[in-house]
Amino acid sequence: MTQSNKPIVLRLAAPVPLRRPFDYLAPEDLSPELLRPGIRLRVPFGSREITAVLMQTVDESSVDEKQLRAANSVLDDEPLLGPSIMALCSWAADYYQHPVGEVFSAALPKTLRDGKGLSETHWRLTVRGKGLPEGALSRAPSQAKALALLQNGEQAPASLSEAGVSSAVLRELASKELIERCRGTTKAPNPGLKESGPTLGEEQAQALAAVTLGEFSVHLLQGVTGSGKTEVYLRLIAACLERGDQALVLIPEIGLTPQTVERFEARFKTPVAVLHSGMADGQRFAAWQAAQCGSAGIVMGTRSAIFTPLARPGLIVVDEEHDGSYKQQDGFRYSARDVAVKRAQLEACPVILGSATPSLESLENARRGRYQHHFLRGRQGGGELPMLQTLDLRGLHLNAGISDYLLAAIRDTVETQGRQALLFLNRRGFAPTLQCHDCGWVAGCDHCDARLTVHLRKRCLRCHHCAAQRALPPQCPDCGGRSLLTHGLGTEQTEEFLNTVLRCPVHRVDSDAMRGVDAMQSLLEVAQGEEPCVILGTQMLTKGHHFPAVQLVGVIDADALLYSADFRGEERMAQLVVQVAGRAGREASGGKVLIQTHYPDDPLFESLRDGHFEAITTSLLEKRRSSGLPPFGQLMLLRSDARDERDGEAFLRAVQREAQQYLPKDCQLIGPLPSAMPRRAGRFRWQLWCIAASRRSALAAAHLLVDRAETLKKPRELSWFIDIDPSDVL
Ligand SMILES: Nc1ncnc2c1ncn2[C@@H]1O[C@H](COP(=O)(O)OP(=O)(O)OP(=O)(O)O)[C@@H](O)[C@H]1O
Ligand SMILES: [Zn+2]
Repeated sequence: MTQSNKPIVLRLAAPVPLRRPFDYLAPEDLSPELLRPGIRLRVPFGSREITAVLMQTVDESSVDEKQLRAANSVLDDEPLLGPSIMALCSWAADYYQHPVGEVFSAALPKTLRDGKGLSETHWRLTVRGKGLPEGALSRAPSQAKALALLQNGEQAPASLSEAGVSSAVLRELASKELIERCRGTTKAPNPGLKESGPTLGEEQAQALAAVTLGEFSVHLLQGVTGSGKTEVYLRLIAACLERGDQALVLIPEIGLTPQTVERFEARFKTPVAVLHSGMADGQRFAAWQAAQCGSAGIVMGTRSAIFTPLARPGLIVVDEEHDGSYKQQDGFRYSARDVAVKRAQLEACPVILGSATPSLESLENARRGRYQHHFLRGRQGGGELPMLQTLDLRGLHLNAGISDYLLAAIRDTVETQGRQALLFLNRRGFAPTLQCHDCGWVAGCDHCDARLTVHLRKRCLRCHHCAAQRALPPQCPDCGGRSLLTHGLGTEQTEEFLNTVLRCPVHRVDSDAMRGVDAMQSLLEVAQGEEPCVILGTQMLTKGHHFPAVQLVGVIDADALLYSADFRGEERMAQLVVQVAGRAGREASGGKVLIQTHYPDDPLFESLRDGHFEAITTSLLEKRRSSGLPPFGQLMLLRSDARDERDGEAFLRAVQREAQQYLPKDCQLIGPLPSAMPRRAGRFRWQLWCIAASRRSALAAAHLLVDRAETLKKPRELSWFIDIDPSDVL
C-alpha cells in the first residue's frame, strides 16, 4: 500500500527516434494490477495519440510531476511481451545505442503497433456447446467430432483441420452458437512427427548429445554443405517439442524459400509459423500471434524474427550464421545472430549457430571456450566435396571474363556430360564503366563518387549506389565522339557471350533478373529439373540453395573479391568460394571448382585448394589479432552524412575532441576519415572509428560518443548514426 497519494508513474517505450523512455501518469481510476510491463497503452504525444509499451512503473519521475501527462487508455489486459523479450529489447537499445521505442517496435507486428487488438483465432465451446446432451449431433458426425475435440479445450484452426474438421463444419457449429472464436492461450505444441529422419551419423549424434535443453549454452555447428547440419537441427527441435517447448529458427534472407519451410513441415505435425519482411501485415500478424500464444511449435524467419515473443521458448537455431543478411544495415543496426545469443541467455535455452564457413567472431568465441564447437566433416550420402583448382589467368585470352580453359570445362559439363554448370560473378549489369575512346570521358554518377554501370539490355546507365539512371548516350557528351567503350565485366555480358557459344540455356541470377520471390522459385525448379544448363549469378547463388545436378562451379573473377577495401574482404572471399563450391555435385561425386585468378600463389588460394578452411581462418584471425580488429577489439563507427562537403568532418572532429578525455583507456578513436565512397546520393560521408579492447569499455565509449553527438550543435542538414559491430566499413 502506498502511504502517500503519490501517483503511479509509467515508464514507456514510445515509437519515436529519441534515446530515452517517456514518463506518463496512469489513466485515472485504473486498477494498478493491470499495469504490468509488456502491455500497450494509448498516450497523447504532441498533438497526436500514439501506442507505447509499458516498460516499468516507478514511484517517481525524473520529470516534474506537474509536467506529466496522463495516458489515455490501456490496450491489453495481459502483457503482449514477456519479461525476457522486454529485457532483450532494453538490452538491445542500450547495446546498439538505438532509441528504445524503435527497438520495441521490432518486437511487435504493425497491426499491434497501430493499436489494434489481438485477433481471436481459436475455437472453443460456448456455454450452450458445453451443455449439449450426448448424442445430440449423432446425425452430423463431423460436427460431433469437432465438438468432441473441443471438449479438451480451445483449438487452433490448423490443428482442427489436421484432425479432419473442415472450416465449413466450424461455420455451421458457430451459426448454431455451439462454438465461438477466442484468443489462443498458451498450449504445448504438438510434438508428433510425420516422418522420422535417417539414422544419425556419429558426428551428428555427438553434436546432438552435447546440447542440453532447458539451460543456456551456445553451440557452433561447423559442417560442410550437405554434411547434415539441418538434420541435427531437426532432431533438436523434435526433442524441444517433446518437452512442450517451441523452437525459433533463423534463416538468411535469401535462404527462406518454400522448400526450406516444406522440409520442416514434412517432418513435424506442429504448425510452422513463418515470418519475413516481404509478408503482408495480416499474414505476419497471424504468424506472430501463433508464436506468441504457443500454438506454433516452430517459428521460422529472417533477421527480424529474432524479436518474436514465444510462449515457451526452448531452442534457437541460427542457420548460416556467417551470413551478412543477419546484420541490419539501416535504422536499428542490430545483428540477429548476436541478439540470438543474448536471447538464449535470457530465455535459459541453448542456441545453435550453424555454418560451413563460420564467422571469425564465432570461431574465436569457440576457441576461447565460450561456445562449444562441433564438427561434421563428411558429406551425407558419400557425395564428395568437389575438387578445387585455381586457374592462372596471367597472359590468357579472356572472352567476357571467361578463359578458353573454363569454357572447355563448361562445354564438357553441359554438352558432353549433360550436367549443369554454375558460374559466379559478383557484378551485375553489362560493364562497370563506359568510356569515350576519343577524349577519355568516363560516365560518372552526378550524386556519388562512383562510375555508372552499363546495362545494355535496358539500354541505360545505372548507379549501383543510388537510384540514378539515364539512357545510354549515343555519343560522348563531352567531345561528341562516337566510339564509346565498355570496360570491365558484368553478368549481362558474360550471359550474352555464353549464349552465343553454347547450345544450352543460360540462366542469369542477380537482383536485376530475379525480381520478386517467384523468379528465384522458378530457377530452383529448373535446377531441380536437371536439364543441362548454365546458371550464372552473383552472391544470390551462394546461399543455402541445393543444385543437385551441378557438376562444375566456376568463379570468374576471384581477384575482385580478394582485393576489397573492407578489412573483412579476405574472410568474405574465403566464405564465398567455399559456399559456392558447396553447391556442386552433392548427390554425384567428381564435382569440380575452377577459380580464375591472377594470383594463384596467394596463400589463401593454396589453403582453399587443399580444402583447409580452418587454415585460412587461423591465419586471418592472426592478422586481426595483430591489428586489434574484431573479434579482438570491438569496433564501432560514428558516421555522418551531410550535403556540405566540410560539415561532416567538422562535426565528427568536434565529437572526437569532446569525447577524447573521457574515453576509457583501452579505447582508441581513429579519424574522422572519409568513407570509401566519400559522396553517395549527393551526400558527403565521414566516419569516426572507435576500437575498444573490451566489451565493457566499448559500451562506455558508445554511450559517450552518442551523448556528445546528441548535445553538440550540428548543422541542420547533417545526420549521424552509430553502427556497433559494423559488418562493413565502406
Ligand atoms: N544421418 C543421415 N543419414 C542419411 N542421410 C542424411 C543424414 N543426415 C542428413 N542426411 C541427408 O543428407 C542431405 C544433406 O543434409 P542436410 O541438408 O541436413 O545438410 P546441411 O549440412 O544442412 O546442408 P546445407 O549446408 O546445404 O544446409 C539431406 O538430403 C539429408 O536428408
Ligand atoms: Zn549514384
